[in-house]
Amino acid sequence: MSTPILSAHSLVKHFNAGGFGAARKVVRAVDDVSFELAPGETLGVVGESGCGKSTTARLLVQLLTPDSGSVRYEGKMVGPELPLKSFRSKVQMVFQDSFASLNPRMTMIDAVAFGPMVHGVSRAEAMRKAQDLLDRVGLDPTRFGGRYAHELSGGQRQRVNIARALAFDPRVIVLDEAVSALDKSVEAQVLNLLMDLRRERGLTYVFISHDLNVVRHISDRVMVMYLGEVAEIGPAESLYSAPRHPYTEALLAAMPSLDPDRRTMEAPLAGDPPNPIDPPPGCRFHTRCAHAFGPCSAQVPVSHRVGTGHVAACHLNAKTEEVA
Ligand SMILES: Nc1ncnc2c1ncn2[C@@H]1O[C@H](COP(=O)(O)OP(=O)(O)OP(=O)(O)O)[C@@H](O)[C@H]1O
Repeated sequence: MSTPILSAHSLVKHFNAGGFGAARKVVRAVDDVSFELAPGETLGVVGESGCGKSTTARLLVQLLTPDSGSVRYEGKMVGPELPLKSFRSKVQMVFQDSFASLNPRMTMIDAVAFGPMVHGVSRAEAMRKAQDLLDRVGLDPTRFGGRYAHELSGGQRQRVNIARALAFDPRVIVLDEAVSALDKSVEAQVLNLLMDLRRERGLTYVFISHDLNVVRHISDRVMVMYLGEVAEIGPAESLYSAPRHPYTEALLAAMPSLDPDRRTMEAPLAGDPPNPIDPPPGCRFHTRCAHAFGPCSAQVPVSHRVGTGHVAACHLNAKTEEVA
């Protein structure tokens, strides 16, 4: 990969879950997560609820401070080598809840113009930019600019949130379930908008979703998370056609699909993930894995290279090259 535009290095985030001293409990939300993003690519992030997708996203955009590990933008460590303010304009985030993301007392044009003004752009210029951006995301600025968040539909609000992110001229946008709350037809329109914007502006996306069909559609590479760890990461094409982690295989088998090959796979994903306060030893997935064998319950699997740019942390791949 060329110099990554954004990279996560051994990110760890544990949340306090009560108790004191030796009895203190923590939720292991993100445990040693590393990945890189090439400029212009879209990395999809999937996994069941609670596996650490949103926490990873928040760590990546520095809305949360990691317990350990770091984030680098174009090789520079955010904080010591790159001021947070510059980083924030380069890496933006769009959330699932389009309403909560907008100030209810601000008109839509002001909401979009606000960011550039905070970064020193004159009001007149910021307003001009906001008009252009509203127009670009499919909202007529004369019709929608003066409206408030409650006067818009969910899809329209999400368009404003995208315009608001674009107002910073970012290079990366982290989309955390950004289309998940929308009706299917609106979701498709917003996805198309996102793909057009990516092409026009050379944007890099991190696209988090529980919908594997949508992720397949938009992503160049996909990262599969399980209980705070990366189970598998690789090109979307090979990961979907030949998954190399039983968890990925099970997720794909559980996915509503028209593909007859998928329907015949025998890897049901039974029950819920174990409690992240006390994850299973060895491979965290072994308690639900259809292929678990000897080492799985005792040894943490290391990452193995299973194809070009394709890595999986599963003992079944022990004969392939280890990734440091
Ligand atoms: N602020 C917090 N305090 C305590 N626990 C938290 C906090 N935020 C997240 N968690 C826990 O961390 C784990 C990972 O949560 P996270 O929201 O990152 O997962 P997720 O994969 O995004 O899930 P979902 O798809 O449901 O949004 C979960 O067990 C969650 O309950």
